[in-house]
Amino acid sequence: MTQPILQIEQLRVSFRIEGEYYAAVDDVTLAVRPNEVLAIVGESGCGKSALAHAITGLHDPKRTKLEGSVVFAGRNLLSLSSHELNQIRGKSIGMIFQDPLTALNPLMTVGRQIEEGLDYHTTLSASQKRQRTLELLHRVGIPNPQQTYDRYPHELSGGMRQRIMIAMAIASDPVLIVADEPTTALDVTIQTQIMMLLKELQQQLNTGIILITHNLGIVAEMADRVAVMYGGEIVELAEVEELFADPKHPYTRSLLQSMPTRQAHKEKLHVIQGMVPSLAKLPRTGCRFKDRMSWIEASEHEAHPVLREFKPEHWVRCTCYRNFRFPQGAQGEISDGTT
Ligand SMILES: Nc1ncnc2c1ncn2[C@@H]1O[C@H](COP(=O)(O)OP(=O)(O)OP(=O)(O)O)[C@@H](O)[C@H]1O
Repeated sequence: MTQPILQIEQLRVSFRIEGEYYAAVDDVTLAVRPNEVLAIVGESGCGKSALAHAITGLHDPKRTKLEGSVVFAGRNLLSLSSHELNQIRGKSIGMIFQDPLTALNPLMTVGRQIEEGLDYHTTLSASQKRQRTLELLHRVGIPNPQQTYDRYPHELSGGMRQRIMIAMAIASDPVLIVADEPTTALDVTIQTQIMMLLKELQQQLNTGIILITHNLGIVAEMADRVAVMYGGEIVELAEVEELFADPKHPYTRSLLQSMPTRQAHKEKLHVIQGMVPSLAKLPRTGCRFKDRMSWIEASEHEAHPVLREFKPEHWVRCTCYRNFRFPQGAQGEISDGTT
């Protein structure tokens, strides 16, 4: 098997809350392969961004404890100084965030912002940097690169701003891009355009992408493999077609049931109710999802669930998937999928 470009081993990310540390990412082991789009999905609060921030070194060290390892190009990113991280971030690892308006500097033209990354990571001359910036603007589909170069972020639409973020992310030909909810802030047609652009660039540049999203439609279009997170753990990991065709973990099945395209004729859907508990209230022993499926017997869960490869390339946590059924007529079991 080819060497992964990023290897996460037993990663734990804990936040200090009122003097105690609580893990938001708990013992995650995951590899990103060259040129793949690995989607990380799950509801709000299940630890996706905490995982992304551990890879990109964006946690506040005063309030966050990082354990385990995140190995990229032979180095554990968790043990690098901020100076060493800066040399990797924005160069070999590109980043795209949900809200480009907060990620971009409002006081600097977008052209200059793209060039800033080139100042830091290349030895190009001023005119070469300008030329490269114009090429990047063109490459990400900005209609008028020369004029847009001198615009400020607030003068551009949300979709254009996200294209600028993508230009910044690919400026130094990264090996890996971490995209954290890159289209959530955009309207639906623009979302599709941005995702198509990202996929196109990924194929042209042979870049791996970690795509963090709660949008399963985007996952179906973009991803090669999918890791489903719940309560800080990976509960299922599989190739995208396999996951959609044969989801196993009850949480994955519930997430897939909530996809609008699966709502044929608005039939009633079985979707498990409730939400991810807060970090302090998250069960730390046994199946973390058990409290949201009270109709499943305790004996059907594993005492200490682990992620197992039950068939090649398809991993699932806890034995509760084996006899899993949605409840019949029990309180709160059915949603019409509109929420
Ligand atoms: N800096 C922090 N301090 C304390 N708790 C935090 C911090 N950041 C995140 N959390 C908590 O960690 C858990 C995981 O949060 P995270 O943002 O990683 O979830 P997520 O899956 O990315 O959700 P979303 O899609 O809403 O961003 C949540 O319970 C969240 O409240």
